[in-house]
Amino acid sequence: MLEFVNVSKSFWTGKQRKVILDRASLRVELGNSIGILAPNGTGKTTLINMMAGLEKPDEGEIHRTCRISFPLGFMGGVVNRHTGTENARYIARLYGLDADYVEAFARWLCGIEEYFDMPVGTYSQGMRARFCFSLMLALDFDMYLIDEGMPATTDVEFNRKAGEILRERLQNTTVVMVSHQAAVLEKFCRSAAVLRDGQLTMFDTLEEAKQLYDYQA
Ligand SMILES: Nc1ncnc2c1ncn2[C@@H]1O[C@H](COP(=O)(O)OP(=O)(O)OP(=O)(O)O)[C@@H](O)[C@H]1O
Repeated sequence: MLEFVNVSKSFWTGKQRKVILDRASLRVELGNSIGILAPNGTGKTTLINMMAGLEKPDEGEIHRTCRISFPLGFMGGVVNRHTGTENARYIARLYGLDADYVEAFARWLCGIEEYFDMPVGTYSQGMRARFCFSLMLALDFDMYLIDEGMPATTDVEFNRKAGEILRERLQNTTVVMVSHQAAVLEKFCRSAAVLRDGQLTMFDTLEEAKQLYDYQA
């Protein structure tokens, strides 16, 4: 379970206070994947980062009682001067998982061939995105946090393979996905919330959330 209780978050831009959340509450139960619809620039990334524990709320509480992923595509734990193999094995050990399995899975999925044994700093942007996404899918989480659907890789074969695995994985896990487009959420989530003006409004169905979202647009 992941729960926000009266969470507030804002940024001071030097000119004004940008409010992301204003005493917002939300509860995500395991087994009930949700989508969060939010217009661009309103705080999707900040919200996902708070769920992952990468950013702290100003006020309120965030409770986590399950294994929650880092946001899809997040590069935080990856060390540039280490190879893909070294990073994969290190992160596997951090999570208490079998390093051979995590390495083999990530190597197979990301499909970057000999680059897997070269420092991550030598990877192209697309390669880095594929590497991080593969690593996340190699680890074991109860809840996956996804910002705007699939990562921005242009590799069609990778997107197909990773998309299939993600869909399979989501049958047994829970996903929280934020997007500005309902169409992106449709494939993964039944219920949804709308983030607007610092408020998170939860709906039983994506269809209902869409109506409010479209109405306010
Ligand atoms: N550390 C920060 N300091 C000041 N302002 C910030 C900070 N982080 C984010 N913001 C501002 O907060 C707002 C929300 O940012 P965020 O990246 O969470 O939005 P988003 O919905 O993910 O945006 P996009 O759709 O453009 O990716 C933006 O106006 C952004 O400029």
